[in-house]
Amino acid sequence: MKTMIGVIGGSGLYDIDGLEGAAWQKLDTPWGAPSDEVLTGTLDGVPMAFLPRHGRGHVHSPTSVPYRANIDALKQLGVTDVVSVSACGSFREEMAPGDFVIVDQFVDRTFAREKSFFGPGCVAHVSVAHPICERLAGLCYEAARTTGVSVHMGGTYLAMEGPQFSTLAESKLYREVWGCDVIGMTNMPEAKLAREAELDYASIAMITDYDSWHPQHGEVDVSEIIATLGANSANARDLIAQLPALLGPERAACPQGCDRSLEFAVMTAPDQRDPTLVAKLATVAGRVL
Ligand SMILES: CSC[C@H]1O[C@H](OP(=O)(O)O)[C@H](O)[C@@H]1O
Ligand SMILES: Nc1ncnc2[nH]cnc12
Repeated sequence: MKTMIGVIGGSGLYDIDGLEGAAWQKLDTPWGAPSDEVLTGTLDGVPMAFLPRHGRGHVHSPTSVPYRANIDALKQLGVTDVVSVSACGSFREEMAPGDFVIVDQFVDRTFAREKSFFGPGCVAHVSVAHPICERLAGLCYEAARTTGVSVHMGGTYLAMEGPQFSTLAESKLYREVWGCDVIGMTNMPEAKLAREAELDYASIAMITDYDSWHPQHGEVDVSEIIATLGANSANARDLIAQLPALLGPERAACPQGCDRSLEFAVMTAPDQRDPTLVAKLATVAGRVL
């Protein structure tokens, strides 16, 4: 299978440079419009698509990001591997602002978002026990190491609804009781939807702050976050530039099965399926419907 890398850029990362034949493409999906146009082109001979999660100019809140449309749009373009880049708070002293963490697990505390492509008339259940593609995460780690940024392999990302930051009690709960490592507002349901769409998905958390638990840092505020976002985004651009050479132009099947997650997932009998929903699912699940 031909590789196509999809990058979803978070806060502070609204475009990337260096793409050959770069063009912003307007796409539509059965789930509405994506966050913005998608920047497509080629880097080191590998096709790439970049989508700013909040839109250029940071228009979407974490709750209003059209997660389903974003994943559908990337799949429409032929993306095989999705790399998410996100600004995150840290629950660990050693995961300091400016560091990158290659996420490997999630706790999903979001509650005001559409979380599945499926529903009444076409029900499906995929596994998200291991929500991150290990192969892709390993390559992101290698890419980060090449850039010289301080990078940590593995970490549990707490996805909160926002848009307000956590209370001190929540911050301590997530850190001390639940054992989470980083906190953000956007990787869920994005990771779940990528799995439903049979896309490899990895997430790079760029640490911007210590949330509110740290006795020496007090409460988090956006000015502190913006102060670290500039350097983080420059490192993220360097990391992204390494990915095509590391992934290569051809992909073997995912050893973990991320690209076949729907194989046994659809429960609704073919004669009971809602044709309207089945039509909407053509891009993400057409392979099995
Ligand atoms: C600017 S701080 C809060 C904001 O930043 C993160 O967004 P993203 O994950 O897209 O980088 C966080 O989740 C909040 O949406
Ligand atoms: N402390 C924090 N909580 C939630 N999202 C964030 N994004 C950046 N820092 C954050």
